[in-house]
Amino acid sequence: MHIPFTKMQGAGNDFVVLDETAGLFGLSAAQYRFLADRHFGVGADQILSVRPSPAAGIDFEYVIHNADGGEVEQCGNGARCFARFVRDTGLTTQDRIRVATKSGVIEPLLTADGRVTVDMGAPVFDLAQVPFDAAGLVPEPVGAWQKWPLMLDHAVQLAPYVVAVLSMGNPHAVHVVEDTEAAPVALLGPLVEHHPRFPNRVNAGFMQVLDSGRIRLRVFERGAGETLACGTGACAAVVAGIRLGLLERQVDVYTHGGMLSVAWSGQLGDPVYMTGPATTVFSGEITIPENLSA
Ligand SMILES: N[C@@H](CCC[C@H](N)C(=O)O)C(=O)O
Repeated sequence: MHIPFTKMQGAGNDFVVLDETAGLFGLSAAQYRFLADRHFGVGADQILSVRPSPAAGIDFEYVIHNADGGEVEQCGNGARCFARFVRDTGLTTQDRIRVATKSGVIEPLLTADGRVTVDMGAPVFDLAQVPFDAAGLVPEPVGAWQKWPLMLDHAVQLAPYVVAVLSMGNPHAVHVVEDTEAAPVALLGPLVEHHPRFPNRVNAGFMQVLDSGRIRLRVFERGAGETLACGTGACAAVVAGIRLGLLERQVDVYTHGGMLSVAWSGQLGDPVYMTGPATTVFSGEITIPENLSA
């Protein structure tokens, strides 16, 4: 099977974008993994599929697969690239787009400076919805909120590992560090991602507060490993920082791939707004092997 694709990136978080508005390609998890493979395929952190929406008032459906082939609920950097893609390919002429994802409707807006601002919806703090199993754990109260102690592997746990837990449509565990560059992200990231208290696994954020309006952030993403930036991870870190009393309502998030601006009022139920770049890298066509094993 030959399929056309577009390679995009948002703050270095990279994507293969598939236009399925004229018909679904019907790819398997193994075929998504093949597309994401940096040696045998195109290479990407996530695969984004653009599909038509049958729902009134919704412009498109946005389907996201991680590099490991699993479908996920949300992707912030992808949302900006999605908006840039549908606009640049003429699938829409609108600046503001309503897009259905697995975890609800989000609204990207193409701005005059070439960036994209996305209304990512409201953060979710209900632990069952994250989901996070806190049974038997004693929370550490901080600010108007709390952090949760996680027991990691005794051999590598050098200090207490406490996380703020929330969902931006997808699950996040945010850990505050002194210095993101010294944080053992490759060592601890997989242990947090697969921690049994997160039944659907989790994205592990490592946040350094520079001052109340600026953070550094590294994220070990569920199903993709450490990426150069994670949009939902940036939103989750800023929301966590605000609720923990560390951050103001408008924060610049410095990642290895670039800067994202995140704003949240601090009011429960209010949406989070994320602004950042979205760039097309190249387009092409790839032959997908039909006989990949699951
Ligand atoms: N890179 C993304 C998040 C992609 C999904 C994530 N790995 C998950 O499994 O939830 C972003 O920019 O938000």
